[in-house]
Amino acid sequence: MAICSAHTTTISLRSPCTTTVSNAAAGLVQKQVIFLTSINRRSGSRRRGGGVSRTLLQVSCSADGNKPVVIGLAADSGCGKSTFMRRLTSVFGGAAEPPRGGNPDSNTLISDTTTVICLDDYHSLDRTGRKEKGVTALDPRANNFDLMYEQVKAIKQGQAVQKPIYNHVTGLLDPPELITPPKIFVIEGLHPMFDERVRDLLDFSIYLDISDEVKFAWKIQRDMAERGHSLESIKASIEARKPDFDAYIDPQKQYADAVIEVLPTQLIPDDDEGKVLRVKLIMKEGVDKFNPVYLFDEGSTISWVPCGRKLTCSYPGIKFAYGPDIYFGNEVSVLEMDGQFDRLDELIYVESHLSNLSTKFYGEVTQQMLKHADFPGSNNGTGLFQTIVGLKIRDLYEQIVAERAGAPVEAAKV
Ligand SMILES: Nc1ncnc2c1ncn2[C@@H]1O[C@H](COP(=O)(O)OP(=O)(O)OP(=O)(O)O)[C@@H](O)[C@H]1O
Ligand SMILES: O=C(CO)[C@H](O)[C@H](O)COP(=O)(O)O
Repeated sequence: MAICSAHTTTISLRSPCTTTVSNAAAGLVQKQVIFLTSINRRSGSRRRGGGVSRTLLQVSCSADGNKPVVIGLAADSGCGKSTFMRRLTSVFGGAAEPPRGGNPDSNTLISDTTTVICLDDYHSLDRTGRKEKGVTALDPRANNFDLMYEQVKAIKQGQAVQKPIYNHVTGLLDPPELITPPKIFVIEGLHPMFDERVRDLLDFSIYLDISDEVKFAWKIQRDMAERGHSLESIKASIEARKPDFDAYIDPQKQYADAVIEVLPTQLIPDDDEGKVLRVKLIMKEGVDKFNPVYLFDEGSTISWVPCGRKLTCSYPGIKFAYGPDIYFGNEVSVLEMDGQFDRLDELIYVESHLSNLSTKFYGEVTQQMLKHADFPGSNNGTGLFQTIVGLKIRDLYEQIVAERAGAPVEAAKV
C-alpha cells in the first residue's frame, strides 16, 4: 500500500482521488489529492468538494510506503561502475533493465528493488557546449548540482521527479524521464560526493579507485577492442581528463564509507601486463549500520597466503592481508587481496575465514561470484569486494527498514 506524506495539515483521510501535476522548476512530480472528508449520514454516501469538507493537499507517495535508501557510487568513466551495479542488483535478487517504453538511450536501470541513475544526466552542457567552452564533463561548470540536489532530495522524500537524460550516443540533452522512488536509489557517476548537499543525502557511499596503470589497461581492452579507438587516442583522452580528474573526482574518496582500490600486483616483479591485480577494500570505522568485514580476528594485522591443500593457486599465487589503518584522517579497516583464483568454487574456503560478511547463508558470497563468473573481475579481488559491498548495502537497507518499522535490528554478523 502506498503511504503518502502530506504538505498541509493532516485531515481525516478517505479514498483519495489523485491527479498528477508537475513543478517544472525542480522537475518534481506531485500529486494533488482531493480527499473525501464528509460522509452523508443519511445515505452513507460520500460527498466530494463543496464548502468546508473539500481539502486540497499536495502529497507524494513512494511505491511501498518507504522512503528510499540512497547510495552513492563514484568512479571515473570505464572503471567498473556498471559491473558493480549488476552485482549489487543481483544481491537483491533481480536483473536491472532500462525503463520500459522509454528513451532507448536512457542511462537508468530499474529492478524490483533498485533504481540506478547515472549522474551524467545532470550535465548542464552537452558535448558541443563543453567543446565550445573548453571544459570537460568532469568540470563542475558542466554539471547542474542544484538540480541534482533538488531531485535526489525529492526522491529521498518519496517524490517522483522528471530527470533529464544525457544521451551518450548523440552527445545531446534529451527530454526528461520519470523517476519514481524505489526501495534503493543508487546515484552513480563522476560526482555523487562532490556537492556537500548531495553528499549529505547519501546513506552509504562507495568510491572505485582504479590506479592509472590499471585504468589504462582496462581502457585499452574496452576502447581498442570493442570501440575501435587507437592507442594514441586512448592515451590522449586519459591525459586530457587527468587534471580535472585529480581536481574534482579523486578527492571524493575521502568521503566514501567504502573504497575499492585497484592496483597492479606486487606478486610479479615489474609487472606491466596489468592482468593480475592487488585490490583493497577500505572500510570506514564508525559508520552507522555498517560493520566492516574482517579476516580471522577483528582489529588484528594479518597476512595470509591461502594456497595450500584447500585452494588451488597457480603462479603468482594469492595473498590476503587485513588490518587497521588511517585513511584521510579516518580510522579504517583494510582487507586486501593480491592475485587471482584458479577455481572460483574454492572461494568458499576463503569465505569461511571472513567474518561480518552480512550473508544470509553459508557460502552466499561464493554463490554470487559463481553466478556471475563471466563478469569482469570475477576471479580477483574486484569481483569479490564488489560482491561483499553489495551484501553490506543489503544489510544496511534491511536495518534501515527495520528501524523505520520500529524494530531496530543488529547488523547481520554472519
Ligand atoms: N574488475 C574488472 N576487471 C577487469 N576489467 C574490468 C573490471 N571492471 C571493468 N573492467 C573493464 O572496464 C570496462 C568498463 O567497465 P564498466 O562498463 O563496468 O565501467 P563503467 O564505469 O560503467 O564505464 P562507463 O562509465 O564508461 O560506462 C569493461 O568493459 C572491462 O573491460
Ligand atoms: O566521463 C564521462 C562519464 O561517463 C563521459 O565522458 C561524459 O559523460 C561525457 O560523455 P561523452 O563521452 O558522451 O561526451
